[in-house]
Amino acid sequence: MTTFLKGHGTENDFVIIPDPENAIELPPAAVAALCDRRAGIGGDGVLHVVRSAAHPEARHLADEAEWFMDYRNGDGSIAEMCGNGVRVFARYLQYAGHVGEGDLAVATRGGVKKVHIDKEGLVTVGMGRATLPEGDVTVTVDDRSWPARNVNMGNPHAVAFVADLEHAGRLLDPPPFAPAEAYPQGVNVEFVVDRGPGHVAMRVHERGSGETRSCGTGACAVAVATARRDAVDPTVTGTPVTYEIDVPGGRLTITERPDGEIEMTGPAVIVAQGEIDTDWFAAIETVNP
Ligand SMILES: N[C@@H](CCC[C@H](N)C(=O)O)C(=O)O
Repeated sequence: MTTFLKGHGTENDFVIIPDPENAIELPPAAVAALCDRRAGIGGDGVLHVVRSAAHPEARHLADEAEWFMDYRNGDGSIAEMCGNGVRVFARYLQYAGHVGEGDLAVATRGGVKKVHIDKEGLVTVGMGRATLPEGDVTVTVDDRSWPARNVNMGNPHAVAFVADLEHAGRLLDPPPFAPAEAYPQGVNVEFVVDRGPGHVAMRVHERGSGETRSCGTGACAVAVATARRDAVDPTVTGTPVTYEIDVPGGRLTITERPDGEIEMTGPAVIVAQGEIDTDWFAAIETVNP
């Protein structure tokens, strides 16, 4: 039997697979089956919880961070980072008794992230710095197109400011973007409207997962794109800037500091724990080796 848990951060939901010694094979088909909302457990992605020392991609980080977040998108693809995922990952480590409240470090494909779990259930993550590659990008939905800001948070984002979040449509498919060379590995697309000073709302279509109810790296990208649109740059002014970002699943608070480091704060919840049926899991791997 393989244990799983289910958790979410602002309703970006994950199947959590604890596997300290990295003994469980997770081919893309197994991840997609676990994330299937009708035939599986259901989730936007999988958080595979592995000791850094036991994973070839994280062994070199084992002295800095005991645990590695081996994150997978719902379609089985691998992504560099997942901001909501890191918060839920930390909450799982606390739930399982591996860590207590306070500070910890989590290894990710995007480097080691510093995390703080507070008494009220909120989790803050040091998300690193954004980079803003030059070049015009256009995002299209149906008969509307918008210029988008290219923001990299370890993973790629295209941030488009729109008049109405409904203009993003049903977001059943990845929104087309141009030029194609802008995102050779695909992109997460955020649609943003202003709500007031330091306050915006967004929807997101995630690479590898479809429309989700929140995206942590996306919220960071939106905060930076909004600041630059408004000619605000903490690395120039020396004054931190904070945005409240409303997502369909709740609210995230994003602060960009004068050194360019971005902090994200939001909730992280464990909702269930169970056992995956051995025969069902084995059959997926047999059919899709
Ligand atoms: N939901 C995540 C982002 C997950 C990765 C993304 N889909 C990608 O492929 O880059 C978040 O909270 O950041």
